[in-house]
Amino acid sequence: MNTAAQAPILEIQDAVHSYGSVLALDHVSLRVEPGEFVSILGESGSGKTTLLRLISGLEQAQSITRLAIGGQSVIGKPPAQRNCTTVFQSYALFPHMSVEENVAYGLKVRGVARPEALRQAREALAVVRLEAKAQRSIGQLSGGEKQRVALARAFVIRPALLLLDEPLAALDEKLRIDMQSELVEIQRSLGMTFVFITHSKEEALTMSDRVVLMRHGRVEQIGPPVALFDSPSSLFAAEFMGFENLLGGRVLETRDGTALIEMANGTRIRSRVGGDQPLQAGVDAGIAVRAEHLRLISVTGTNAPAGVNALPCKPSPAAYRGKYTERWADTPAGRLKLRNWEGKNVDVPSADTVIWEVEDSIAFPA
Ligand SMILES: Nc1ncnc2c1ncn2[C@@H]1O[C@H](COP(=O)(O)OP(=O)(O)OP(=O)(O)O)[C@@H](O)[C@H]1O
Repeated sequence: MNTAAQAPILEIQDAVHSYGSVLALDHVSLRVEPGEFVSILGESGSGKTTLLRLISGLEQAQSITRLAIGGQSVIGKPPAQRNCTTVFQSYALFPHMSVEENVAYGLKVRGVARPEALRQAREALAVVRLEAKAQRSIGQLSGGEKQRVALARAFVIRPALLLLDEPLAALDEKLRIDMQSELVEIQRSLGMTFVFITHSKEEALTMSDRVVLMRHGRVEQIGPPVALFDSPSSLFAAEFMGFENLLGGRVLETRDGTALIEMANGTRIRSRVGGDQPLQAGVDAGIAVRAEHLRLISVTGTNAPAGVNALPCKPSPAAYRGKYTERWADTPAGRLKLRNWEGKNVDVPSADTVIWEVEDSIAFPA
């Protein structure tokens, strides 16, 4: 994977691009190291495709300080002169050619003699476990097989960088999950650098070395999956990464990386401070807490444990969800969602309080 001594495979500095009045990329910078699997994650319209089109040369940035692939500046160069290939969701295969002819095509147009091109094509088909279907026509393949052919056709020419534009989006759920691990295995076995676009946080979290979360044409957060999942840098990132409970209030005081926040009705919650921006007393703040970090206890008449957040509550009955149970708890701070992974029979008789660790709630400027 990353070695500090090697030059980055991809460097983007300060890319700006708009379509008419729509600002699709707003000062985006990104570095991708050799052998990395980087996912560009974001909701529809956040600028993912525009960023990919800029890298591949299908779009020219309105302004950009640097765009380099394999250390070579590619600003102004046409797609064919950039050392990268794109795999599209639609496969873009030639229907009249056999599987191996499809894979060999890119080699042949680069001047590789037919026998050698076919040999390399079969090698690539072996990597995606399709050598037995090399002679088939494209129409005789399933969706997952077509996607594997598209992948083989893209990596057989050994580009420095492989761009993947939502390649799994058209597949059904079971196949998509199988293909997720297969794609990572292929990427590891080839030692290639992948930039993968997705709007699915599960895909980004399970497949990538690093995730680039985009919002309104900007990079909201870049980091390894665990950093995005456990330490989102903003309220938006927390919500996008699935923090179910979002609360709001005003900061009363801050201490040792934590903030004491008062809700409108006087309820107080202590929370660790997330992101890079400091929280100061008097400002509005949002708090994010995951449903699985909340626990129900019964403290009737006694005090809640010290050092945790504790709110009196009225819990709803647990709803069975297969691998876990979920329920709501009405608290003075609002309705909170709780999730329990310990089996459907775990219940707290006469539960009247919801508690969670200070560390498990993250506060951001609102
Ligand atoms: N050719 C175009 N003409 C005008 N506006 C465009 C064009 N392409 C994209 N946009 C706009 O630019 C913004 C970014 O679009 P982009 O396709 O890059 O987002 P995306 O994150 O890839 O979305 P999706 O997941 O829906 O593909 C959006 O507001 C979109 O409507």
